[in-house]
Amino acid sequence: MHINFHVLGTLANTIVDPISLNYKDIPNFPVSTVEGHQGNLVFGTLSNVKVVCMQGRFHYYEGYILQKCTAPVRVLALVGINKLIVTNAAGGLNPNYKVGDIMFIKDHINFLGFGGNNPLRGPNDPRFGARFIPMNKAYDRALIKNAKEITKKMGLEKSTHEGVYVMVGGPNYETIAEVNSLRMLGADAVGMSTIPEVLVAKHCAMTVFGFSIITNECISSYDDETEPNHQEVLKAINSKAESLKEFVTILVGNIAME
Ligand SMILES: O=P(O)(O)O[C@@H]1C[C@H](O)[C@@H](CO)O1
Ligand SMILES: Nc1nc2[nH]cnc2c(=O)[nH]1
Repeated sequence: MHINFHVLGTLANTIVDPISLNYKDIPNFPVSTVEGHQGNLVFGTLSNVKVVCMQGRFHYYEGYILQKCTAPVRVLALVGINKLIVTNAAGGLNPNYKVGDIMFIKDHINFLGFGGNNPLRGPNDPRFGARFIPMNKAYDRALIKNAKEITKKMGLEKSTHEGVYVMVGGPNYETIAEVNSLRMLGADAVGMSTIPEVLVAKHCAMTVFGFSIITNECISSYDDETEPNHQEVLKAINSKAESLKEFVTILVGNIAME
């Protein structure tokens, strides 16, 4: 199993018998440039399950093309990974979402993809998957159900949601008009990542589970004096790190028993 813990880099510290490779030491791997993304590929076990954890991911706004951002997913496919857990930090568009809430991703809106910017663009490599892939079952329903049961047992039910993630290019946060438009489209949380990796994972026929940590409430009023910033994003993630580590550890154990 592969775990994409760019927002939960500390989880890698709970991995048993870790073997950590710095991205810069892996030939042709991109290098992490974002604060909070440590840039290690960590192999080991979690809940007695063999896992690979990406401690840091790559974003389009860093200047990488989407094929480069998602190349690690293909590397993971080649080492035998067939289940992917993706995580991200996201702004809450849904007015019911609070900072620190968890949103299980039930579906997504690929803003970059609408314009044709897609990591699967270009000649198809059939060694990985088919030219045309369905996305209506991108996020595994059974794993969402399983995850809900875990958060219920952990007493996190009230701060847990199931919603739609929308990816925009970044690196700027949204204008008020953009926040209101994204809400009208039916998105619950907005971020700058994840969807390219999910597309490549589905192309490789991986089972995908994803969740967002709501790190800020998107601002939708011109009278609001506050502004979003990356430090509050990092702070919100760190404040949830322990319970999210527990959640993911249990989830990984449950997935292995399926
Ligand atoms: O890598 P993710 O999507 O979790 O990180 C989000 C998007 C930007 O990298 C950053 C903005 O604060 O957080
Ligand atoms: N685009 C976007 N990405 C985020 N990542 C964390 N918070 C936000 C946000 O409000 N907007």
